[in-house]
Amino acid sequence: MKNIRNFCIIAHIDHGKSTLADRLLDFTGSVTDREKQDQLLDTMDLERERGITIKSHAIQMDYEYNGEKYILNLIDTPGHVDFSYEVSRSIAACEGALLIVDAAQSIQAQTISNLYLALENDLEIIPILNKVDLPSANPEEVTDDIVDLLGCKPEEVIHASGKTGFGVDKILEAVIERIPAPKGDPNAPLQALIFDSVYNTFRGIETYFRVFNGEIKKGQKIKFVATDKEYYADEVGTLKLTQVAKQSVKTGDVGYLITGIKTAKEVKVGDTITDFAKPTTNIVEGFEDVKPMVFAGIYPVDTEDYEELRNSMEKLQLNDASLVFQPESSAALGFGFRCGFLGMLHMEIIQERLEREFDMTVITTVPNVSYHAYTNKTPDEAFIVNNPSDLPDPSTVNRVEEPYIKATIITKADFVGNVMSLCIEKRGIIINQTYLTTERVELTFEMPLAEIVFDFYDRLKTVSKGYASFDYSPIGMKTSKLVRLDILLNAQPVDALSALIHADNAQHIGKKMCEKLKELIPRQQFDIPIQAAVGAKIISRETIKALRKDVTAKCYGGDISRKRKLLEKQKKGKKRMRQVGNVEIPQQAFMAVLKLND
Ligand SMILES: Nc1nc2c(ncn2[C@@H]2O[C@H](COP(=O)(O)OP(=O)(O)OP(=O)(O)O)[C@@H](O)[C@H]2O)c(=O)[nH]1
Repeated sequence: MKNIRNFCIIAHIDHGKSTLADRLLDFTGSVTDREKQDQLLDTMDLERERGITIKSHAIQMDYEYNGEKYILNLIDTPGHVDFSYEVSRSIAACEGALLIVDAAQSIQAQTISNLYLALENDLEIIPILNKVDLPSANPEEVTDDIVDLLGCKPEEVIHASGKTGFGVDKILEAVIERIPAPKGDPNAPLQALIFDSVYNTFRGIETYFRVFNGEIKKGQKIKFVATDKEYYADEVGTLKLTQVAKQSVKTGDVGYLITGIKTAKEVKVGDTITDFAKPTTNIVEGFEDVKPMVFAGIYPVDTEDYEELRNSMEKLQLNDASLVFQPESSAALGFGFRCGFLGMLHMEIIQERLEREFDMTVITTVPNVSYHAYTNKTPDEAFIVNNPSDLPDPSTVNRVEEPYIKATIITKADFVGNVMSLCIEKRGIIINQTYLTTERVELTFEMPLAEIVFDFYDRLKTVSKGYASFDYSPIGMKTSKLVRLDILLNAQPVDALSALIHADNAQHIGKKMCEKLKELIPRQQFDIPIQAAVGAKIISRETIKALRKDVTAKCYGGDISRKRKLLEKQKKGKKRMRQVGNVEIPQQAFMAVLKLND
């Protein structure tokens, strides 16, 4: 046990965690040349393509240092705010953390929020100045920033490059020298913490855990404390690039467990595994509950695919417990699901995975947050509104509350003005402004979460020319003047296009929505009026003029196969359309409200 080190890597997004992890694996000889590829731990195709880490990964490395053999368990974590819950899980399974800071970009919003998480869990922090090979690197200044943030000595900051491999030996030395060995009693009853689970089609759920006390043996009868379920440990082992089955996994170590569990719901991340006959009295603490922040409807394009969509979502949920969904129906779209996501990126990922891994074509409706509505009849009882169309009749509503967040933005001094105007436009209230250095400013705002959902990231990037980083945490509900904006196509309300917005913005957004929809909905054989309404009041109107597009008109040659090809092509184009009444609506139209400024 004294030669085990458990550590994670934390950083702001794109500061080079996954690349550095690859170098550590190379250097310790944990991968053969044949297995080598970039971002080795990002196993999902989607992760590789987007260059982001979505799920946590764990891997064990063997390393010899000063003549002694060490086992190093590395847990790679995602950097995007949507996935901060993954970070918190992994952190609780470690004794130390490598805090990576990009030598060109310095400390960013998530560097700080992840650092706080690590400090709360008493982790030993090893600061790493990464990407020193970059021509734009600014090692002296960024080292000063790190020293200021951590209160450490400049010589404790390790200079490294994930690209060239520079400094990797120093990092491994620091992991062994500075991070404490795990503590725990090998003879105590089993106490292990679940920090992740993965669904495998052939083997069911694989549970990843860290043993704090005792050991977990193959064949042992075990119990999951929170879910109060018993299992036999059919297979246990450690996590090299592939799984290595063992007779037991001992105190301090990280490993996997296969018990033939088929549904993800039985495995709760943060739960404690213990021995059935001799249960532990300690429960591992320190976990956040995963709460969805953004909701949207997901509907099959073809109504017949509803059951298949349900199956696909259930399977997705097996390896992404943070996805929640329940059936809902929409007058416009038929049967589908109201889904809860961690954030906008998570939503995009789910949609993409449904399409890639399950070959589903889906329509996603405008995302919204979760509101609390209070009616005059029951002014003390909150009615949860996860879908704008569930908002009770305005005349009976006493008040509506919406979730607020504390937003932290770090930007350059030059862009403070721009960032402020954006945040104020988004109903933000400035709480604090601190100069981290003469160049870099930290701004803190209180803002409605709903405003972040609507095109905030893109706008922030534009107004700061990319020099702003952003992080947020929920601070509770506040009363707001909210109204439901309805859209009528051909005089028929389309519930899937409704959105809850602030009353002061209704006129403006209603007008823009109509204009945007006019652009997005293809002309059809008849005029289509588009109207925006609040309650019974129409606040804006546009008309899509009739047109008949005869795609075969060009095929004067009369070659039937050519004609068929064109019709096929047209059919494909229609795939993502949805017939509502007699109007065909393309997918983009359902997200129109998000793109009003494009
Ligand atoms: N020049 C240089 N580029 C680097 C270095 N390390 C990483 N990069 C590049 O920086 C980008 C981000 O690297 P990743 O390792 O994917 O970053 P990450 O922090 O794992 O990102 P997330 O997993 O999304 O949080 C990639 O384009 C890398 O090629 C480095 O040391 N030097």
